[in-house]
Amino acid sequence: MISVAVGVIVSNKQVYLTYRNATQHQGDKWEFPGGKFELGETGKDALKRELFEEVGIIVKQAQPLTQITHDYGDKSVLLDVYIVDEFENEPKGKEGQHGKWLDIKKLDPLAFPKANIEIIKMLQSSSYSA
Ligand SMILES: Nc1nc2c([nH]c(=O)n2[C@H]2C[C@H](O)[C@@H](COP(=O)(O)OP(=O)(O)OP(=O)(O)O)O2)c(=O)[nH]1
Repeated sequence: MISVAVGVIVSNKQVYLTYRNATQHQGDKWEFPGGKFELGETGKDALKRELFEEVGIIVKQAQPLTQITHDYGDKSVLLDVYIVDEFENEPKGKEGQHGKWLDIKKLDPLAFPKANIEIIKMLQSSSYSA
């Protein structure tokens, strides 16, 4: 089981997404930025490091949203998901990935890896959505 820190970066009823390219596991799909824990890291440590490396933000506040385990057949993941609602810098794909802000209401679960369905449901029924 691979532990992955996932950041749902929210602002004004929108969320920041990055695109997983075709060569990656679960590629050609949108994702919430994040990545695997490194040895000895807590979820929040991994979240902060990954969000700085991937989208250049400094996380000021993150609240745990949920933890999701999913077996893709070729890989099992544990997504440790946080809402990030205070941060410094404007997020942008620092590793060449496409990134965009999207209304939470417009999130389409089919455009994401399967493990994300539950996250999207939670967001769309929360006060973070319009
Ligand atoms: N970052 C992120 N990963 C997700 C999401 N949903 C989901 O199933 N995953 C899965 C896909 C990958 O198996 C894993 C994230 O791994 P990663 O991004 O660090 O690794 P990778 O596949 O890009 O790179 P690597 O194995 O070549 O190092 O979590 C999501 O919303 N965000």
